[in-house]
Amino acid sequence: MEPSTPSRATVTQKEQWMVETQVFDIYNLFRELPPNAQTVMLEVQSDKHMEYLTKGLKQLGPSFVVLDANRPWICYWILHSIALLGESVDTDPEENAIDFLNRCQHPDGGYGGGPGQLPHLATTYAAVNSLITLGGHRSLSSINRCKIYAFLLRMKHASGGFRMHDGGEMDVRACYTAISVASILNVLDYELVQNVGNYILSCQTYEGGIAGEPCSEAHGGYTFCGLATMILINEVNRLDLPRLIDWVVFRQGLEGGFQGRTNKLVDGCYSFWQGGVSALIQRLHSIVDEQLLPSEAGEEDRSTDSTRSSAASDFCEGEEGLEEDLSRVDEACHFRRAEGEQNACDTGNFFSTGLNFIREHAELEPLFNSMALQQYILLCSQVEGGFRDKPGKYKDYYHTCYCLSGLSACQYSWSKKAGSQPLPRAVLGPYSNLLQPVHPLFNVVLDRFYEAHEFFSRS
Ligand SMILES: CC(C)=CCC/C(C)=C/CC/C(C)=C/COP(=O)(O)OP(=O)(O)O
Ligand SMILES: [Zn+2]
Repeated sequence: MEPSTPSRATVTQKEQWMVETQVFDIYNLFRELPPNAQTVMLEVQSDKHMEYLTKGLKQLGPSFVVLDANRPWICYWILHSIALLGESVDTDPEENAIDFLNRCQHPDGGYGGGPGQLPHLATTYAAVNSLITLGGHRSLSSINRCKIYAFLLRMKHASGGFRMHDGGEMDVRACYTAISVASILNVLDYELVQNVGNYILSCQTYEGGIAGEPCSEAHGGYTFCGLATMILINEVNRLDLPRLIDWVVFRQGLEGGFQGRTNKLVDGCYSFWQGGVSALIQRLHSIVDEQLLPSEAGEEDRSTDSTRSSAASDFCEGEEGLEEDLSRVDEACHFRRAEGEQNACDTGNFFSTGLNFIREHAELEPLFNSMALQQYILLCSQVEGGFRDKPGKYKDYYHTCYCLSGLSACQYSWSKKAGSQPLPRAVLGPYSNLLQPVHPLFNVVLDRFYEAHEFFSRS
């Protein structure tokens, strides 16, 4: 496709033109190189990435005094990137990270963006995933699950959704971070789950993707969050999966990368948000098949599904009249139990959902062109030590984490059994590019998920 000339273009088209030409310039340059130089360009530069990541980790040491509100995120992006590269963290930075995150843990539950800050669902998710990624007894036992449960209940809204923080916004991200944390820590119960499905359902748009809030635009980040949440609460069959698939397959651009929403530019971080959606759907074959080949009665049920339409209209009318039920904010801790005893509160089958899901074979093929996405990540997002959104942008830890997570999703996208060694032809570039596999519901490295699952099943 010929990009339009900037002189005739609007400002947005100009931006698109510049980006496209830079990406296609990179590809043209690449094609002209001799094969050995091409191989070098396609290498994951692990040593350089490790230099960049370990430098970032040092900032978390005792002298780290920057006053920003996303330090658990920085921990997660760095630690998860290191884990994806199959590397480990030295003892000192590991101890520092555990101590630092412990200082972010609020006395009333949850983690804030820094020591002494109010707890927030996003930083709670980042802190919990960081500690799970570090693994080991000291790290996992530093998480106060009873207090986290109390915090999650306080954030729960009567309508079913969650607020990001006390008095904060309610959206699909809040549902995912709350449910993901509760599930992996084995504190997910029916009280937390109640009506979450209705809320997520009300956010699936006419395009098929999921928006951040009812009546908004479908977006890759929220589609991942909404889909993963529906799986974790065992209600994914309520989403219109064929329509969701239809939406996500058209989000991969000519550049090879994914865009987050219709008519927007591709960006390396969506390699995971959209690539992760594909990884999830590949394990939902039986539900997708059921929805694609419905019985006549089933077809009718789905098109006039009263739970879908009433949920959507309830939420679109706004939050008015949805009273907060503060009586549910019960601080009683019922998750610590002696070995062999049942939980006082019935957590149902929710804890096994994450494990059962990953044991299920991925019977569907990837919903995207894995080679094209790997090409975008390696040639256009990878820079010396780190990854970026697109050519012309600077690298950062967020894009490093999600480009690597997306690359891992690509490499294992043809593996039916979770974590089984992919064939060389599934991995673009040298086979030494192969990263660690992740659990796509939580985005933690698979081994660490198993360790955490075992740890929280008995503690
Ligand atoms: C676990 C967790 C907290 C998940 C967050 C998921 C996520 C990435 C949501 C996306 C948020 C959003 C609306 C970005 C649009 O930004 P933009 O307008 O700058 O980008 P765009 O042009 O690519 O849409
Ligand atoms: Zn991005």
